[in-house]
Amino acid sequence: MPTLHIANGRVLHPDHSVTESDVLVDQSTGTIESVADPDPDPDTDPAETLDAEGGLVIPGLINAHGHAAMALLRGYADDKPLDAWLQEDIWPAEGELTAEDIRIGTELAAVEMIRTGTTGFADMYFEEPHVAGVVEASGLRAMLGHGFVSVGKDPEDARADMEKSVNFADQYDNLGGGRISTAVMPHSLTTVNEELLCDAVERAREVDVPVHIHANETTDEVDPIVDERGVRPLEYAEEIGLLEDGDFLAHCVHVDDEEIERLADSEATAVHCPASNAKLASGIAPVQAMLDAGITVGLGTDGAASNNDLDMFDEIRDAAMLGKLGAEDAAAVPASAAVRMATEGSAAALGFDAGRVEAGATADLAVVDLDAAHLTPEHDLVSHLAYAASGQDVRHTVCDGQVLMEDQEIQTMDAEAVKERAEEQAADLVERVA
Ligand SMILES: CSC[C@H]1O[C@@H](n2cnc3c(O)ncnc32)[C@H](O)[C@@H]1O
Ligand SMILES: [Zn+2]
Repeated sequence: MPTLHIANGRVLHPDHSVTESDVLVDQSTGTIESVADPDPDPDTDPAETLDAEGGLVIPGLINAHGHAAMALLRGYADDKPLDAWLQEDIWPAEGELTAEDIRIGTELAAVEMIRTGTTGFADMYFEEPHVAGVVEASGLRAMLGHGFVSVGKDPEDARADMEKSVNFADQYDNLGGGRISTAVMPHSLTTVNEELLCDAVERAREVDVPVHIHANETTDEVDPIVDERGVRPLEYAEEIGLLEDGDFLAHCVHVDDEEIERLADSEATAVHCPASNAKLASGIAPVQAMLDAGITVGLGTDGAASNNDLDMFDEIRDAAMLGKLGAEDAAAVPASAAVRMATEGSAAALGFDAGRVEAGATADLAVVDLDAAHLTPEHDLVSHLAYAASGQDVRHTVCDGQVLMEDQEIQTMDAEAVKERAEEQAADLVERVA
């Protein structure tokens, strides 16, 4: 049975204590076998050893909301609010997207994620079988879904798109050696009509997958629901069968106290996307209030066109910073809470048995190199993870026991070729849109 030995480093434990420990990974099951004192006399084959000397072994970071292929649209349209950005720039460009664009954009995202210590992600987009192919080849873990809207569409086409989302979720769940899971993914509570939303939720229950949706991202999404229905969006969400166990809501920026209580009383989770919310000036989510209410909160980048990177270390920092600003309290969203969102919180939102370095957990790990001026001195390593480290400090990335990056060299993909191809494909896309 192959064993991977992550040796000579320190380990961030689930209680956020740090000790000098070795991590043994059972590669046949993809799980952590043990986290133990370093063996002074290891008889391990060095070929199966990852050197973590001077490094900190942390749970692989989990990006719980995004649109991976939008990496191809990074920098394509900036400095606009959500509605104008989508309608004037993004949706016209997406109208020209081919399956090949999406495959290459997702490959580009995968390279960036592996390079920056992300081992798992959620994806709501189009051509998801191609996204699944990239997940399989890259070695990452993912929760995938075909996103659909009904606005501006012929009702029959919109229904067919919803059925496509259900069929993809049904057929691809638990593929990729268990690294792929799926959800039905209606775009939002305002871009999918009530009849289709109800049917999508019912069909998701039938095929036994959760539902992922954008919710309460901007006031433009909240006000029409309040005006037309006389209820807040999350009450509407519950009425149509949402907020069940496994369902996860992206954003939750404009949630009032009653909605926070409703979410806390449900089994659903929230995914905070602080950078995207700031860039699109959508608002600041009341994250500390959601955590205080007992809501499980994960962390996501959203697409690279509204972020503009997929580095989860940035997201952790933004969550802590914006959490303080939003609450007008420097003690809000402390470093530890922000790190937990990107690990345990996101893992719980996506149903991954990951997000912690502990025997029995899935071996989804990253090793952060601490030997850097910006990570010196070492008063508090959790503080460093939240406020000072970046994805560029990641030395090794491991998912499901497989080494995806060793000494900053991606093992499962040709990073240079992916970048070159993405540059060409993006230029081609822009020509097609013009
Ligand atoms: C129907 S697939 C997903 C759909 O969502 C769009 N999108 C990207 N970022 C956001 C965001 O922050 N809020 C809402 N929708 C977003 C993406 O471009 C696709 O069209
Ligand atoms: Zn999104």
